[in-house]
Amino acid sequence: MKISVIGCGYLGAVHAACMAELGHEVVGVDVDAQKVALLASGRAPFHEPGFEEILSRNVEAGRLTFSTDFADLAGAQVHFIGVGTPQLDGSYAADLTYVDAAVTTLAPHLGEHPDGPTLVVGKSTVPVGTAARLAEQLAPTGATLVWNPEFLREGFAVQDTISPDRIVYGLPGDADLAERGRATLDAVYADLLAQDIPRLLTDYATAELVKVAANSFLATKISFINAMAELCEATGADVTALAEAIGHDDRIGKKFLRAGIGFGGGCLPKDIRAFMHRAGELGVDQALTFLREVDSINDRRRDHVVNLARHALGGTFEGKKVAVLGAAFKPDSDDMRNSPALDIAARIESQGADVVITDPAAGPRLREERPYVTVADDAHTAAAGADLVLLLTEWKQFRELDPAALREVVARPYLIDGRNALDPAAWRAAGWTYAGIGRP
Ligand SMILES: NC(=O)c1ccc[n+]([C@@H]2O[C@H](COP(=O)([O-])OP(=O)(O)OC[C@H]3O[C@@H](n4cnc5c(N)ncnc54)[C@H](O)[C@@H]3O)[C@@H](O)[C@H]2O)c1
Ligand SMILES: O=c1ccn([C@@H]2O[C@H](COP(=O)(O)OP(=O)(O)O[C@H]3O[C@H](CO)[C@@H](O)[C@H](O)[C@H]3O)[C@@H](O)[C@H]2O)c(=O)[nH]1
Repeated sequence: MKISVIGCGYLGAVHAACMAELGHEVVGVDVDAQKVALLASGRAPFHEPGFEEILSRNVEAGRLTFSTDFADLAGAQVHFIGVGTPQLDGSYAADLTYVDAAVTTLAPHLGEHPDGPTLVVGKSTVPVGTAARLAEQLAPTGATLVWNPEFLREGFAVQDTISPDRIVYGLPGDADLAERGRATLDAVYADLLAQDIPRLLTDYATAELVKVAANSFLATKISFINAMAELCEATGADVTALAEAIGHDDRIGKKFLRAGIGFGGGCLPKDIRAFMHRAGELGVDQALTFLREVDSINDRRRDHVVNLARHALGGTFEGKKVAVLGAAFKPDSDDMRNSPALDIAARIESQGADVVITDPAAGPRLREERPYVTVADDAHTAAAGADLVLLLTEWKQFRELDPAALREVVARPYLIDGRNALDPAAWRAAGWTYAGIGRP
């Protein structure tokens, strides 16, 4: 089937490549000419394990093309919308400018398709009510809108796209349109559905809410364990042991209970805020006041690490050298949107420290995008002469550091493990003062 994917960022580019991998003929459209040129040459514009391999393979096979020109999506039967929905400046609301622009530009290119119904499929994360509004806008084109939220995690994007935990279709209220939408999208995902991946059929509003409910639950789980870390810090208890012990209960589960510097990225922080904002518009803001607490617990973790670092340095950052291991919001990604690591590094630097950052994937981008930041190639270079080392993104390269070798290069062997990723006993045995999060 011929498919288009509009918006070729972390979600859209991976979706386009994965759809081509399934055998479809795919054109990816984006307004960013530089990104399109890179993608068209088979090179990934961002770090995502396994992505460049399927990108280049499908570009070479001629199944996957990229363009800045919406005219190039002519002939596609299914159009996925994967443009950004960031937080609006000065508000918690989602910025729908890009979704609206994409749909408006797409509309004149829609029409009868010889192979069956033309489908527009929303994948961007949007406030509940958006799909119904867009469906009205698209009605005169004859295209059917399905809302098909995306649940991929960065770092696992390819695997999550080709083998998701579930697929959700938000379908139109009209039974005939719903059936056309379901059947056409089933044909797109035929290989996934053959793996018995659960496919849930629902209405637009539920599909939109499933997405933000899932992210709100995940954010709540992280803030819950970070709140427990605060209790552990006040009592000398160990949050990692606590998480393991409660996680043995299947009803709780062990995943997403890693206490640390909190959640960041281009999704959880802005999605819980947009959800709170939307609840306010709908007159049910009280239903989500707990998310304010989830958000503020998350912010407090960043303050806490800055305070720990100041304390470790004897009360002042002035004239001190601090090595920061990690800039991306999570390992196996170069995404620095709302990165707790970068935020903490910037706060420490603004208070007078000389900060050197290193990150295996985000480092080169950081150097390019923020030339005023000092970036080192690896942990040993960053830590040379440091009075304090902060581990803020738990890359494998950092988890596997040899504490004895790193001790040789620092001025003072003091480490704050913001992700509880290291073995405290091994680091202490090598002569380090080790401080974790919510650990004695
Ligand atoms: N990143 C993820 O892991 C992930 C996972 C699930 C859902 N989402 C959701 O998917 C959406 C996209 O997220 P992302 O992380 O890929 O964002 P992104 O910023 O990486 O990518 C968005 C892309 O859309 C392009 N774009 C903007 N306006 C356009 C237009 N009018 N026409 C064509 N292209 C346009 C931008 O140039 C950019 O390349 C968001 O709603 C996000 O919440 C993201
Ligand atoms: O126990 C944990 C788990 C995660 N995190 C942090 O939480 C953030 C988000 O992590 P993760 O959810 O793994 O990454 P994302 O790629 O942002 O994925 C989330 O956001 C996507 C966009 O909506 C969704 O599709 C995914 O299902 C959802 O997990 C990162 O800063 C992590 O360091 C913790 O602090 N502790």
